[in-house]
Amino acid sequence: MMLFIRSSSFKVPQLLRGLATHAAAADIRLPAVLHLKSGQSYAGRAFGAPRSIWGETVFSTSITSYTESMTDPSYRGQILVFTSPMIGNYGVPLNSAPRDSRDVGMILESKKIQCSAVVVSDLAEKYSHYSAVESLSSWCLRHDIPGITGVDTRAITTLLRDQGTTLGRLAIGQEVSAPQPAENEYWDPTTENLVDQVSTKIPYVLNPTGDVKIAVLDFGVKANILRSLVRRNAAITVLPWNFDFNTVRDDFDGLFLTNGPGDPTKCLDAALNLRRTLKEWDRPVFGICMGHQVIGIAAGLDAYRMTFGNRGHNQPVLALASSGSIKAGRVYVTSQNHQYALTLQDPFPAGWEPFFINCNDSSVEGIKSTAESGKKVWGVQFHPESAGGPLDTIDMFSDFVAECRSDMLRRYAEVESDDSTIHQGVGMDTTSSPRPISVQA
Ligand SMILES: NC(=O)CC[C@H](N)C(=O)O
Repeated sequence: MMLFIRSSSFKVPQLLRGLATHAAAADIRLPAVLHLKSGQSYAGRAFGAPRSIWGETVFSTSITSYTESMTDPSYRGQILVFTSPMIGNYGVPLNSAPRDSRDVGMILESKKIQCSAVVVSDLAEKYSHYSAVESLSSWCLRHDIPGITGVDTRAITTLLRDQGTTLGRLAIGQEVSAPQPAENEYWDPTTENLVDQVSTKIPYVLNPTGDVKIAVLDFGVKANILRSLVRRNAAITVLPWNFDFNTVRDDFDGLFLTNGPGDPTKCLDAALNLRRTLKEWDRPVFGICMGHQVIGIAAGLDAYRMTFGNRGHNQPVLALASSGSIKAGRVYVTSQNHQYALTLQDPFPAGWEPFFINCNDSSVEGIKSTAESGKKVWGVQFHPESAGGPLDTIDMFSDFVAECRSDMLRRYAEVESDDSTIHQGVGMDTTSSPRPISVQA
């Protein structure tokens, strides 16, 4: 149940007694202006950190999960405009959980706010939720992230939709009286390798006792992707985005490529390594969002920059092929956050086929290896694990882990039958499993 508690005269119903209802810190005081490189300026009031920032201005149509969106590393460098009129009404939970061998030790998508700033029409100054410990404004202040409220987010969204994602400057306090920055002053985050800024620097392992070993190439992983793999009892080794998986690939039963920020062509090294993997290695591979784009580039497809991208929790995608839990001809509602997409070309590279297509804009939403290719590779532009958003396609994780498991069991059955032929008659024990040893961090 969503609670909208706006006025101080609101009486907390009997039923809700005991739930946290707090007034946010009265830090909505400084003037703020959002400048866009296309020439427009929107005046409002500041909240969060009292500092000015640059970024790429994008909009999300999600009506919930502002905390998960803001901690998604794929939003790195972006000024995030929420189209939902009121943001902050359920506050912010404590973003920490016991870190153990099965969990990354947080409840949101990463440890910190990843976007550069947030733009809202109406910041909820009061919040109410059983798990809330602070307001959106105080969370932003603690993470040194500024926000602006009291601006017409419908007008900004219409503009971004018509002219495309544009660069921005959020000016706070005294800087609001400064003129619009010159065009060449705007900082473009996509000129940087943002993936390198958010990817893990050192490998680490989760759920080491899991029965199937999956390597995760980390382009800026959302924590719920790791949870979705661990919940299916995969032992996962998270590797830096530019780690050459070919050097360790025989230790793993499958490879997963994660989401991540910025331009996928900044990850060409990873795509080249993956091209070799796909040529020489037959085990299952699955990629989400940036991971899907890297798989596509490795397969020989081009990636392009969309006008305004897709960010929201209600993007419909049509399945063009059946695979595992996915049935051709069905429409699935998905959560998305991307600016780039793979080119829909005809014909597709040999051994590949389109898997999903977006019902709104016909962009490529998924690719897969063909049945004839003998490979088991899938990439999806959307987030099956969506946090938040619909879970229509969550079973794709079960499909992938099940494929890794059955592929592994088939290999061991083959090895054991080879062993029993070789050792027949010499009295050796052929029942022990030749399970490979995984790379440990
Ligand atoms: N969520 C993602 O992985 C986004 C991928 C890529 N950065 C894009 O914007 O298209």
